[in-house]
Amino acid sequence: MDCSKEVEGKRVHDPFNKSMAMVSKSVWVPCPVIIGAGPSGLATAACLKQRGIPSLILERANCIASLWQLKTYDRLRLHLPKQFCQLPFLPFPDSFPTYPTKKQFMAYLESYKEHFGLEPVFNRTVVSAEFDHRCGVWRVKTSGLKEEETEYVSRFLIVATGENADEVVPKIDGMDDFGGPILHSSSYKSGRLFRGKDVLVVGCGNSGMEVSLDLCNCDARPSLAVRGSVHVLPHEILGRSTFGLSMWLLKWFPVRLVDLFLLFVSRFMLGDTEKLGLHRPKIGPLELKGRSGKTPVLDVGTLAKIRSGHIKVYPGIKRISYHATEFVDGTKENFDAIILATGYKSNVPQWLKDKDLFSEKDGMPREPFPNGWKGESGLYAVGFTKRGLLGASFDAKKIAEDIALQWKVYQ
Ligand SMILES: Cc1cc2nc3c(=O)[nH]c(=O)nc-3n(C[C@H](O)[C@H](O)[C@H](O)COP(=O)(O)OP(=O)(O)OC[C@H]3O[C@@H](n4cnc5c(N)ncnc54)[C@H](O)[C@@H]3O)c2cc1C
Ligand SMILES: NC(=O)C1=CN([C@@H]2O[C@H](COP(=O)(O)OP(=O)(O)OC[C@H]3O[C@@H](n4cnc5c(N)ncnc54)[C@H](OP(=O)(O)O)[C@@H]3O)[C@@H](O)[C@H]2O)C=CC1
Ligand SMILES: O=C(O)C(=O)Cc1c[nH]c2ccccc12
Repeated sequence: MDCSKEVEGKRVHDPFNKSMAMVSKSVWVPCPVIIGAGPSGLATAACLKQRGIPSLILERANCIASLWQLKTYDRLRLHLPKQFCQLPFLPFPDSFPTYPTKKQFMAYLESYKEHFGLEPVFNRTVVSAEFDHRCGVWRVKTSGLKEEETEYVSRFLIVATGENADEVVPKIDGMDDFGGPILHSSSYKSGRLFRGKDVLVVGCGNSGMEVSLDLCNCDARPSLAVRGSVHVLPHEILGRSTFGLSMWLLKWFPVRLVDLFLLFVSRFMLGDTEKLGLHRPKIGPLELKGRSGKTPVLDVGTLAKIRSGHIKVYPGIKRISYHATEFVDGTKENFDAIILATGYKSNVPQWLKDKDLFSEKDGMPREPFPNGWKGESGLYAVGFTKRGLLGASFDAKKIAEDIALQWKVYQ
């Protein structure tokens, strides 16, 4: 429901202002404003709706779940079994496989939106959000397609812009001189474009590992540049998802013991990854995920390709030139293209004026999970738990519960 239509005020800019031709609107929204129509924003709107509370979703893209629709590669599937990725109140269809494809996940999100009657307002990029202490409301400024500005005014503000809002694009010495294309993994769709080419993939998170595998399957010649350490785990153990098994074990055993088990099984199933140039962090995979948010790689076939020599592994990059890339160990190689699978970051510090709930440094809540969802003065955060879709569902339910307690008083 677009509850902003109920009360709408228009004001024309000062005619002497440089934005003379621009008409800006100020809209009073008598319900929570949610920024972002990804899984987190949709889940929160649905949880509110279940409690009879409408909301207004503002989305910068022209579709829901823009990360999934516009910024992911074709071969993407959920890494975790579907029961860990479904949003509140609507399970995945039984007909879906354990690991739904990107297309299936998008179909699920579209049906989720329809089921709860959610109508995000698209092409609204939030450029600033500030609490007006005098009036006790949030003032959310957006820019639209034609540069027109709209201010939405609400008592509650829910940030659902995601941990992956902006690409991390590192500055590598000499990269402007490179003779071929350099693209981020968010622009990579398929290896078909790179058939017969030597491609350097920078970064060995889940994206870098899967892009390398996809390149290999499309008859390109990929190499991986790995500057740090990484935990690679088998995707499944004895026919059960490694993630699901880990969650089950964590109910009974401490995280360090579960990590020891995972490392033992990984060694048995995948061999010594050190020998392949993939060094393991000193801290175990689940403890590291909990402490820093760094997701272990769930191997879907990349290690076998590295072992067979179809994917080469290099250390970090020292510098790039027109013809060659030099690595920190002094090796030099020629590549036709470079793919930066260097991850993502939150964009919250760019537009949220409040500095209490979110850290300015990384745009993530200052309080770790499970306490990062609530700020002061009606401000909330959903989907910043470093726990994927499962974490987003947790936040969404908490937020709806909290707003419902205030809603009756507020009405
Ligand atoms: C390749 C890839 C695969 C993944 N696979 C899994 C998986 O299998 N399982 C899992 O649990 N997690 C996975 N994740 C993690 C991912 O974070 C979640 O799946 C999910 O997308 C998080 O949802 P979200 O709504 O919090 O963020 P997003 O999906 O990023 O949605 C945020 C929305 O906010 C919008 N937005 C951002 N800034 C603004 C602004 N200023 N104004 C207005 N709108 C804005 C964006 O356009 C976007 O539509 C994956 C991530 C990636 C990159
Ligand atoms: N099917 C699925 O479920 C998939 C899920 N995902 C998820 O999406 C999220 C994002 O993943 P991903 O895109 O892989 O990003 P990640 O942040 O997980 O990985 C980024 C990688 O890039 C490296 N890197 C960063 N900066 C530089 C630099 N300046 N020079 C060299 N290397 C650099 C990092 O190394 P270092 O560690 O040293 O910083 C790391 O290896 C994760 O949560 C991931 O699990 C992604 C793909 C598939
Ligand atoms: O894919 C992601 O980014 C996720 O956050 C999913 C995820 C959450 N916790 C994990 C632990 C091990 C592997 C994947 C995940």
